[in-house]
Amino acid sequence: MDFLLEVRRLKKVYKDGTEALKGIDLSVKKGEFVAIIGPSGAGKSTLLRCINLLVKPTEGEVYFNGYNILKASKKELRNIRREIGMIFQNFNLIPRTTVIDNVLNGRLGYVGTLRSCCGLFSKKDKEFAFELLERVGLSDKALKKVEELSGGQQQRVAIARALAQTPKLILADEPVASLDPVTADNIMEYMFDICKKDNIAFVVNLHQVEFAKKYADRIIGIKKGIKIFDNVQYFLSEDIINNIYENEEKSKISISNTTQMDMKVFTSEITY
Ligand SMILES: Nc1ncnc2c1ncn2[C@@H]1O[C@H](COP(=O)(O)OP(=O)(O)OP(=O)(O)O)[C@@H](O)[C@H]1O
Repeated sequence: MDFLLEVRRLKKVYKDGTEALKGIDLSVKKGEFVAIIGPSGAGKSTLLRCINLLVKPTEGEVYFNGYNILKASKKELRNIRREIGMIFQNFNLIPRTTVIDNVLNGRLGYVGTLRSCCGLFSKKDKEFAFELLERVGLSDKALKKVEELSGGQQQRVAIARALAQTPKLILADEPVASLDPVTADNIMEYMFDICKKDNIAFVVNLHQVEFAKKYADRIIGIKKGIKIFDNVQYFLSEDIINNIYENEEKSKISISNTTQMDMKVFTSEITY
């Protein structure tokens, strides 16, 4: 089985000594929708940031589309990065700029430095950006400034910007955490629909277990930098959820007593 993304024994120790990731393995297939759940501080954001090198891993390997990202040349890395879109909790758009210009920013990896500095995009790029806005139901907002849009609309602009990169993988870090439940569900639906129709893999950090269960092909549970669950939602029992989210004191007991054993149990049913 060829995976689009393979993460092996990934470790991250921050400068202050915090061990955010303690040897994570994970694989993602083309067009797969994977949710990552875990309590605050578990290492979810660090994991996504290590995958696209916003954060430099301390140890381990990350393979994307067959390339070892950590050993890629500058040119290879540029090509890899444009095939990995990012979606953030706070949208990371340019608020005082128009919606269409924000979407066009997703094309920056494909235009030359001079043209990108001047914001000179081809007619084809502009048409593509409009098509993407149509797809996320925002073609009528193309010339509005982003700051005039609601949170849900801004996240749809961010989705369109990620799609403008024509990515193979989209990493979404808490994409619905700052939205009301109905809008959040709507954004999840957009992402899932795009994943399946365009065969783009999604790795989505989520606080809401119910969204992970509703949309993800596979759920990964992380706790204290260790993967303790990796399976389809059917196997995510209440006990496992409690284990992932249990309080600090209890988790110390369970980590020291059962980590290796539980990992085997929780991941033994994976079928690709
Ligand atoms: N730049 C940093 N320097 C030092 N420690 C950091 C840094 N960024 C994150 N950490 C620590 O690494 C651990 C994992 O943090 P991370 O943000 O990856 O967790 P998370 O699961 O995404 O949490 P949340 O759901 O609250 O966003 C935490 O203990 C956090 O305090």
